[in-house]
Amino acid sequence: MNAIAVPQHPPTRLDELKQWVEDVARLTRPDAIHWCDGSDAENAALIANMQADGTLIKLNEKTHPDSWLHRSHPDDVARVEHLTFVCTRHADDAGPNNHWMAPDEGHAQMDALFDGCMRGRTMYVIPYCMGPIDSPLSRCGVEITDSPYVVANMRIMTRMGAAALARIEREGLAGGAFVKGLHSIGELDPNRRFIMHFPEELTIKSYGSGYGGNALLGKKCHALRIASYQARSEGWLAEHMLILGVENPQGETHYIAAAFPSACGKTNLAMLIPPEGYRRDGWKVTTIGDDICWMRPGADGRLYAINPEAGFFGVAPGTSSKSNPNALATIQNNTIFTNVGLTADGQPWWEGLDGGVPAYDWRGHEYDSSAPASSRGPAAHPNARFTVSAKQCPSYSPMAEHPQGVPISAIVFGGRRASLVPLVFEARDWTHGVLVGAAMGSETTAAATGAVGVMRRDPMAMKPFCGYNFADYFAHWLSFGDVAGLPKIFHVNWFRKGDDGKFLWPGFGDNLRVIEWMIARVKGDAGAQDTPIGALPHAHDLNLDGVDLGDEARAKLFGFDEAGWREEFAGIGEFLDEYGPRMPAALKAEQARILAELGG
Ligand SMILES: Nc1nc2c(ncn2[C@@H]2O[C@H](COP(=O)(O)OP(=O)(O)OP(=O)(O)O)[C@@H](O)[C@H]2O)c(=O)[nH]1
Ligand SMILES: O=C([O-])CC(=O)C(=O)O
Ligand SMILES: [Mn+2]
Repeated sequence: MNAIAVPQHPPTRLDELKQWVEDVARLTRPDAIHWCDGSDAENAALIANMQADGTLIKLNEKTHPDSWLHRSHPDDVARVEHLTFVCTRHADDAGPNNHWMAPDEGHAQMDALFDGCMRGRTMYVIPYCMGPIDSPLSRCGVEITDSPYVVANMRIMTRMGAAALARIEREGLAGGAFVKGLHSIGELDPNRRFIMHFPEELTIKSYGSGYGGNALLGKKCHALRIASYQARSEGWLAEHMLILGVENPQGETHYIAAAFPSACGKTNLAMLIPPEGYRRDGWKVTTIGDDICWMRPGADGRLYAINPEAGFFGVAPGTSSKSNPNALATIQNNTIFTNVGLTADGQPWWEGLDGGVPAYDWRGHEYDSSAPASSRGPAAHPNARFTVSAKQCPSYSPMAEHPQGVPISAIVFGGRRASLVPLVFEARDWTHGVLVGAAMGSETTAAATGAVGVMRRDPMAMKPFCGYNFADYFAHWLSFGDVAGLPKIFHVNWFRKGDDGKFLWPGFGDNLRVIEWMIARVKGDAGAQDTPIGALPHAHDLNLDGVDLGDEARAKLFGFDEAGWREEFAGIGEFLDEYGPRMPAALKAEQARILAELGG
């Protein structure tokens, strides 16, 4: 048996951290323990090791300097919602929206998996800070992992290393807490894989997966599941939202936060490039964040938001110079690609990329692009991702580093809905807006394992990420309702389809036309028609200069289908009822009021 590799002088003064690292080492039995300082030298050494053992493949240095391809285990390519648990003392506190296990049982099951699992491996201790290192809105954690790939990704996605450790120690010595995340790739066996959260203990245990959302514990596990739980008791919001800044020709900037489910357009909207005419007129869009938003009311009653992340873990397929030129520019160097295809000259490739021919698919098998499309499948996995520092993004806003965050003017909810849901509508008030978020539906995507394209309720895009009972979560949202200065709430759908199955709205840069309307509504100077579901613009309320929409598109994007909505609202009522008496009465009353207006 290996000696327990606890260094004589662990580099921390914080007893709680020292003790936890020792306990984990005693359980997992690594050959060595490495405390990450986040330095360039440390990163270079880790990368060199991973290149040597094949974990990373060097990409073409001329076209993609300092960039790498990682091929995951083929069974480990997405989040695993069926294996993800929230372990609260009372099952009701996790709610019907989560898989639940009693904490004792969860720990026992996980500790059995972790027992001795790091033998022959190095254990890395990663102190990290979610959010700007000097922001009062930021929160810290420590991830312990046996995966150097996780270390390299956490270094991009969070503020990781010495500065984070200093903050953790300062806060810890003053009685503050940090989130403890324990991760091992284990054997990458899908039958021995669990992602467990213990929100009451600020603890995460993740075993058996190396995939981003399961293994980079700062992201979904901490910044959403644990943080949403913390935010509830501390009076703030932790949300699955992008944040963008929109500067109009008058030089005013409005910040907008938008919640879309996984692979439904957050990264794309966050990096939007205005259409030609808008650029000429002086519109500018800047990026604060593309996936997670932490918001808290300021002294003036407005919500102030930070992006807790430092990088983007974005969907590669579909990213092109046409759809998202900012993302493409961001990932030209210093990027880790996971599960993309590869060209003969060592460039990353995915479906939708302009140009290039894949010679290998994401598994590393030779790829014959001339074979019939039906027989060859995609070269990149549909959930192939890039990991890259936000600082490389041409549209990244300096305000993203601001410790006080940015004031939010509008909150946008949106899903992938082929039918019924119009391009945009505005909620009547905060309570109605919370219902709009709670009632969100979307067709499933490749970001999680399971069937794709199935419509499911995904309230506020948080179905996979809310660390507590949705009924309590909606009540928490409603509790903000008497704060003056709150943002207006909207709903959008970029994914409405015509009878031919094609998207009716051009999307991407043209989404700015919808945002322009929202900002005008915030300022009180844009038209709309009132309907039971909210205020809907007429086509002429939006600037559609240069957009060619046919009659079908106009009718469906700006139309209101009363019978369809009556059915939808009946379904929303059933959904709310699944939560029993815990569901806030105000939300049910709002649903009943609208259903009645719809004639139901
Ligand atoms: N039709 C259409 N497709 C879009 C639009 N915006 C994004 N998409 C597509 O939606 C897919 C996912 O977009 P992303 O921006 O990566 O989604 P995301 O919400 O950031 O995803 P996560 O990282 O999983 O949270 C890509 O294939 C995009 O090309 C749009 O406005 N219209
Ligand atoms: O969590 C992940 O792996 C990627 C992501 O952003 C999502 O699925 O929403
Ligand atoms: Mn996401």
